[in-house]
Amino acid sequence: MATYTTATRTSPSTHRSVPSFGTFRRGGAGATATAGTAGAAGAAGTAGTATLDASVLAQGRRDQLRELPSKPDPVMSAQEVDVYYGDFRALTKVSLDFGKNEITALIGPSGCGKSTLLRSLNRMNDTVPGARVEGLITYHGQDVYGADVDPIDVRRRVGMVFQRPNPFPKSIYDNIAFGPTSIGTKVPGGKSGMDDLVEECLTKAALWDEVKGKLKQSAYGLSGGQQQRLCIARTLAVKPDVILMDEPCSALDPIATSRIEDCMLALREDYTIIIVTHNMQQAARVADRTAFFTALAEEGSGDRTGLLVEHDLTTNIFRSPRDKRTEDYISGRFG
Ligand SMILES: Nc1ncnc2c1ncn2[C@@H]1O[C@H](COP(=O)(O)OP(=O)(O)OP(=O)(O)O)[C@@H](O)[C@H]1O
Repeated sequence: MATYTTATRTSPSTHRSVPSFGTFRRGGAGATATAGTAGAAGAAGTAGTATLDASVLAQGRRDQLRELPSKPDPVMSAQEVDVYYGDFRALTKVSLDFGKNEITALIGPSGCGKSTLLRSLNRMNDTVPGARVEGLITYHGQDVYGADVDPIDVRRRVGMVFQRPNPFPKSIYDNIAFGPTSIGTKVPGGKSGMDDLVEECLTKAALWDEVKGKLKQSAYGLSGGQQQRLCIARTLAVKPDVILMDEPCSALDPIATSRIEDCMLALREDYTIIIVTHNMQQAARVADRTAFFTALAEEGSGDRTGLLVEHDLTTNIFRSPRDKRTEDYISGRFG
């Protein structure tokens, strides 16, 4: 049987002292819009990018008028983060801010460490033998790997939706109720309070209308797309303010994918979302900012270590990337 060890973290010298995890409050639903860099509609194509695959943005953004600050107002940050699996360094020197009420897409070729970074953000990698995070990852300024921080608390505040829908073998209702119950959260108002919470979460996940008449039926009776929206609703039930999504649509057809994307855009009003996707059209459609990663072979070992190449507004990444490697990837020349 495998032995599971807890991932450890070494802080850089800039490590600062932060208040207890328990003191943090959820961010409000306030808009991030400020004067600054224009959103998708404002970004014109620039010279030198004519080789980019125009179809990437051809389907259009779903939020043409959204304006964003030129720099993200970070809810989570990675600072000089390296992630190891044993001796293997999977990711190196990642510094990245994840803006409040924004969707950030992590894109790049297979094996460049996108999922590794995602799992490090809410300490899911703690359960992987030999996994180790160096550098600093913060949530509202607090070190996620701080000695006094409970990983369960981190995962409650930074929820995760996986590639394949994974509802519990329970009723639709109990899938939602399970989270708060299992972590001992007392939902105010008893049974009717829980009923309200179930409705609220299913509504936010755009599933309520489809399931309100069959809440006691098994979640397994739902379609794949509905199951994935149920998993999103389940994540919301423990009141996170960041939602990590690891290729949440890769097992879904285009219509179910579209429903999830609509759901993400609606959730963005209240949550910060970080999505790993192989689908560049998806990043172009929904992400406010996009981070492009690649992997380089290390001299000697030949191990391929992931690194962040470029992070910018999504329209800039797709229409006028600063780095040739981004341009090559976006235009399909490698990866
Ligand atoms: N549990 C693990 N143990 C050891 N190595 C791992 C583990 N998980 C991932 N890796 C390695 O870390 C590197 C980054 O993997 P990761 O899955 O994060 O990349 P990715 O960019 O998400 O890839 P993909 O797009 O194919 O999902 C790869 O070399 C992978 O083999």
